[in-house]
Amino acid sequence: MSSSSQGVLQVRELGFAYSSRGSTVLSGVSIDFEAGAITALTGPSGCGKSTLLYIAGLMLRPTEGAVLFQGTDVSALRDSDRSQIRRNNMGFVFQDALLDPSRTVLDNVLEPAVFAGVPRRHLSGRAHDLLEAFGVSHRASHRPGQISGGQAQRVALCRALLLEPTVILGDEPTGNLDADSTEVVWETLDSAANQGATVIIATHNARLATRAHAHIALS
Ligand SMILES: Nc1ncnc2c1ncn2[C@@H]1O[C@H](COP(=O)(O)OP(=O)(O)OP(=O)(O)O)[C@@H](O)[C@H]1O
Repeated sequence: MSSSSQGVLQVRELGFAYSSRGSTVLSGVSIDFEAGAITALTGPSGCGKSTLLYIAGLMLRPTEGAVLFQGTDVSALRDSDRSQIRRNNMGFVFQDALLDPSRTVLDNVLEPAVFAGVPRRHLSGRAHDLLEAFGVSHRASHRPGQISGGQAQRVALCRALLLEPTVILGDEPTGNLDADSTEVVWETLDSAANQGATVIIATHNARLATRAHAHIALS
């Protein structure tokens, strides 16, 4: 992970609308997401937290402005180059987990290894350790349809953390969790940040937002 203190991921004067005739979701948003820190994005439902995460995670292109990754504007790169940057550096936890229903929990966690071309056997130990740490190792051979929403969210987090990404993006990563699991997730994200990761979460949990190193309130 990067040891730089800041500037791994920056957005500059971002503007975004989902369609040319649609309303503007983001306008003039500039943020430095610091390495070694958790940044919490808060704001009312529909204000654009998920949209901003998708843009920062290179899944959406901004309509205006730039996304800088390690100092380079990556907003206009080809899709394949953006995907490669994302796969090699970023882990994403989606709001509704988005696990592959046809594959086991363990295979879902190992999915980034497949895309990165790393043999599964090299990472199956880490995958098991993550599932253990999040209290879902007993579900390793189950399918996503056989586990609870909170368990699915923790499995999605294991998947996001598998390759020790430099950037971790979480869309309500504790949204379905009880207090104890929320704490485990928080400690894990905090530990990743302490090791240098840039962690960005969208959350409606005001208590978590106050614990983050930086707190950006969108409106
Ligand atoms: N695929 C889409 N196409 C068109 N509009 C969309 C799309 N996704 C989101 N929107 C709209 O963009 C705006 C911002 O949505 P977004 O999901 O980013 O908000 P949010 O702050 O994350 O909300 P929440 O807290 O409810 O998750 C909303 O008005 C939403 O209806």
